[in-house]
Amino acid sequence: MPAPTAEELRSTARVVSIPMRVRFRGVTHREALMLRGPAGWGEFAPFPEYDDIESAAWLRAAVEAAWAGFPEPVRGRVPVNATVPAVAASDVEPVLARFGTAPAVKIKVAERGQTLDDDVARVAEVRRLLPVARLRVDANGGWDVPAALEALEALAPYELEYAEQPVMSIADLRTVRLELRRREISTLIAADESVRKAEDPLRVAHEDAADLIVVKVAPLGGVRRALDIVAQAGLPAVVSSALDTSVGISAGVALAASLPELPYACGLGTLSLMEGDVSATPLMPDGGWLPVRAPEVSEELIERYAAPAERSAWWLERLERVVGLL
Ligand SMILES: O=C(O)CCC(=O)C1=CC=C[C@@H](O)[C@@H]1C(=O)O
Ligand SMILES: [Mg+2]
Repeated sequence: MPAPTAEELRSTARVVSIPMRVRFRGVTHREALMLRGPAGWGEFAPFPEYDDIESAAWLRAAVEAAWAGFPEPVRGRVPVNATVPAVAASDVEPVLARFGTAPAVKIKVAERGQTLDDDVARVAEVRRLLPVARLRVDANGGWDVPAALEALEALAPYELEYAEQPVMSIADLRTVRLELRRREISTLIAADESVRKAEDPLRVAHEDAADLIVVKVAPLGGVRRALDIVAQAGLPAVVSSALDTSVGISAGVALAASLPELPYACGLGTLSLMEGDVSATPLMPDGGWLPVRAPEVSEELIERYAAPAERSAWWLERLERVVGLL
């Protein structure tokens, strides 16, 4: 694949800003720079606080999507979880309703400014509404070791299949994992930030600090690189979104569809948290599944969600700087 020039990237770039239905990790509008190449659309959307070096992987992923396309899938559909942000227990039902059937649910916990009681109430409410769904929590590294153990002990009666990044460091993940086993709590440990933000995405696997890994296409630099990391890690993988439009979701679906094994539902149902999309036929789950297909991007929707001029300029400058790092 001939790499596109900076000028080619610039000339196709369109910046969108899509309102969220529910605030998620502090985000109320999701901004993304869309690129178009010979293989289709790509999405470049590192969160605004990410630096240029970290953002380079996101650009590689967008270029792969638009200039190379994806490897052959081995399955035609992908199971997905519903995602419940750190909302009040009383808001859980409407969030789940937008998702439809949910055989698995990921619940955000350890949000700054909230308490363990808030987390327990939210998880209990999901369990009350969905008595047989598989439940996971995601703390985004928000606990220290004692807080994680206290919380996972308190949440054990709700039968969690795994806890995603309960603590931030790899050493602490390992401690929590071993201590849960010692206490005979069956909740598994999943690594997310320890993969996508680590200098060495394989270290968490080599140090026996997690039972499974969460992989996201954009921060890992593309579908092929993510496939390679999963193969080398030798652990089960859950593919998750970066709060993408249908373009980024389709890259996640392509990864999930080409993994040799896919034992867990993926975190790719996040379009139901968003108010709109760049596609008139968004990649939204149906009955807990997403189809494996290319996104159908609408020029009209790209226009409708066009970012304000100063935000577009900010993204184009960012693109310019990050291209220089590829
Ligand atoms: O995994 C899911 O169910 C949804 C995706 C999701 O949780 C995330 C998307 C984007 C940014 C992250 O902070 C967050 C995560 O931590 O997994
Ligand atoms: Mg996570």
